[in-house]
Amino acid sequence: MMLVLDDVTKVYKVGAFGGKTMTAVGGVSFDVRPGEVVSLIGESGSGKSTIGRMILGLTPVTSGTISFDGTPVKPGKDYYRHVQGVFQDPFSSYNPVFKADRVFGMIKEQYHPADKAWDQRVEEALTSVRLNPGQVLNKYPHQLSGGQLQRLLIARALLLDLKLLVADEITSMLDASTRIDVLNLLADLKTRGLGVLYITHDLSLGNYLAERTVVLRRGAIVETGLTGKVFGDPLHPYTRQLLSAVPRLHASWEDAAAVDTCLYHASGATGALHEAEEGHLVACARLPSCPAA
Ligand SMILES: Nc1ncnc2c1ncn2[C@@H]1O[C@H](COP(=O)(O)OP(=O)(O)OP(=O)(O)O)[C@@H](O)[C@H]1O
Repeated sequence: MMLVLDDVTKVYKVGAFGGKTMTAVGGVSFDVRPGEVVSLIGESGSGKSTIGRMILGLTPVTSGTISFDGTPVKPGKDYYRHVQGVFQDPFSSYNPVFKADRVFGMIKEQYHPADKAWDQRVEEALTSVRLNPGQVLNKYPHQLSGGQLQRLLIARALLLDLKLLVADEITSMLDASTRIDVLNLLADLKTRGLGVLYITHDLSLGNYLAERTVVLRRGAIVETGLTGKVFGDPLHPYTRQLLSAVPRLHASWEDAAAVDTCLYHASGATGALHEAEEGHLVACARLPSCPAA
């Protein structure tokens, strides 16, 4: 296992004086292995970005542990050499006053100060993400397209010794053809052994890259397993709702969840997630108020 989340909870203090709390993520456990894409899917507000930010060390966990290669995450130079994030809005990841070449120069200073072949390595990284070095290096972020910036970020990640990429809604602001390009690029990286956590709010193309899928609702996992099983035979009403191709304009989540019997607790299952079949876990659709639980 490369990345392991074990019973991770994040509670935010909210309200004018921080007197109230809000559990954004509650008791989440999953892992990402090298060369594997895991897709984290859930509607807006379900806690996906909070999980991404905790993995990247941008916000602390309230309880539980996140470990990388066997040790608890400690944000810092050594960690970011291996773990990087690419976000929805690539413009926010750049300092707008730096040209692209300066971004690469900073990596050199921090991680490879004595590398004589640095310029060549930058060129190789850019070419591998299908960017033309001559066209992008002398530009400011606002002179590049969203797709070019995301690829530039991935190239930047390649110059580090990257093992895990947290990709948060990366394709949502791209047009269809650029989206396919970025996804193909992720598929390439995956064959090189890179693990990817692919965060998305919808059933987007990226899900098909993923070996495994984690479905998040209100900060908790409702279903998880091999992507083919979760998408091919969704068991939880929420997953079915996310996957339903027909927009349900008048149906709310509550309607979709209105099931009479709990198959799992009735059969003696305990705990939040029940193994419905090998490699396919699902939560009781009536939690937290299942009378059989
Ligand atoms: N810094 C914060 N302080 C207080 N509450 C927060 C903070 N960040 C997020 N939240 C709350 O935590 C919950 C989960 O937010 P999060 O951004 O992780 O969801 P998400 O699934 O990524 O949604 P989206 O797809 O809209 O980004 C939301 O209810 C949000 O309002």
